[in-house]
Amino acid sequence: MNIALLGYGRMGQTIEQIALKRGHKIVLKVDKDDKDYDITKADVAIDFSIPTVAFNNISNCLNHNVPVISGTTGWLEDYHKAVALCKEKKSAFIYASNYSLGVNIFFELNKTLAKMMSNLKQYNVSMEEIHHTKKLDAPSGTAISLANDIISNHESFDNWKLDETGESIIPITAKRIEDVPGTHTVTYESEVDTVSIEHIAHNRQGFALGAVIAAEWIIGKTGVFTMSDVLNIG
Ligand SMILES: NC(=O)C1=CN([C@@H]2O[C@H](COP(=O)(O)OP(=O)(O)OC[C@H]3O[C@@H](n4cnc5c(N)ncnc54)[C@H](OP(=O)(O)O)[C@@H]3O)[C@@H](O)[C@H]2O)C=CC1
Ligand SMILES: O=C(O)C1=N[C@H](C(=O)O)C[C@H](O)C1
Repeated sequence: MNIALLGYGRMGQTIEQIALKRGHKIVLKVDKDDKDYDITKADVAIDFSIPTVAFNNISNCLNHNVPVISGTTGWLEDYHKAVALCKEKKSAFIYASNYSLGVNIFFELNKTLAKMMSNLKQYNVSMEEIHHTKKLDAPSGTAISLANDIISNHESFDNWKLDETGESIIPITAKRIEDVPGTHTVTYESEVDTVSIEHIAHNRQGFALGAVIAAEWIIGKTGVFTMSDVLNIG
């Protein structure tokens, strides 16, 4: 498979290592100053760039009918436009806030726990995410996915906020500590006990492997998909 890497930072470089090991070829590496590149050289594009350019990168792929896997977080206000463009162009697109197998299992646990807690009003929910100090967005895309899944499965919550509490709000705390690849904790607390679930990434390999697997999976398909489709869970 000929892969274009849109963004060649920490994730782009980790994806390159894994893609090469799986027998793929990197035909394009696009970073900040690369403007006039030919995306059609690639069978598939993998975008791990920055929030302000992700939508442009994705649109460029969809407009040229190159399937695109995006892991960039912090651009979701434009997600609906990417979905509409993908349908219009009959192209293929996946966005996931987290491509690791472990986090996608964690997403399912979080939904199940939220359903179980829905009628137990004595428990208050909160969430914490910890990432490295170079991260541009807060809260993390993964924390937003977790919060939205609680909102869809728990009758007491209809919103999330960073560093704010209130009725029907899921409070999220974002901590930045050097070199932490990504830790997410969902906690339900009552007067008598605490129930919490946690995912700790030890490095970036899991995110990168998931993105390459998604790229392999999407070839030959048309439509907008999720990591649940790729992994066949949920
Ligand atoms: N979904 C998931 O599983 C995961 C998602 N992420 C997300 O992926 C994104 C990237 O993370 P990470 O690799 O750690 O970040 P980095 O900052 O290491 O990499 C981002 C890269 O994008 C480059 N870039 C800037 N402008 C453009 C442009 N116009 N086109 C293409 N690339 C550009 C940057 O170049 P320069 O430095 O020169 O500006 C940089 O090399 C983040 O949004 C992060 O939250 C991260 C891990 C897992
Ligand atoms: O920026 C990161 O590093 C990560 N970003 C993603 C997010 O915002 O959830 C996924 C992972 O936690 C690492």
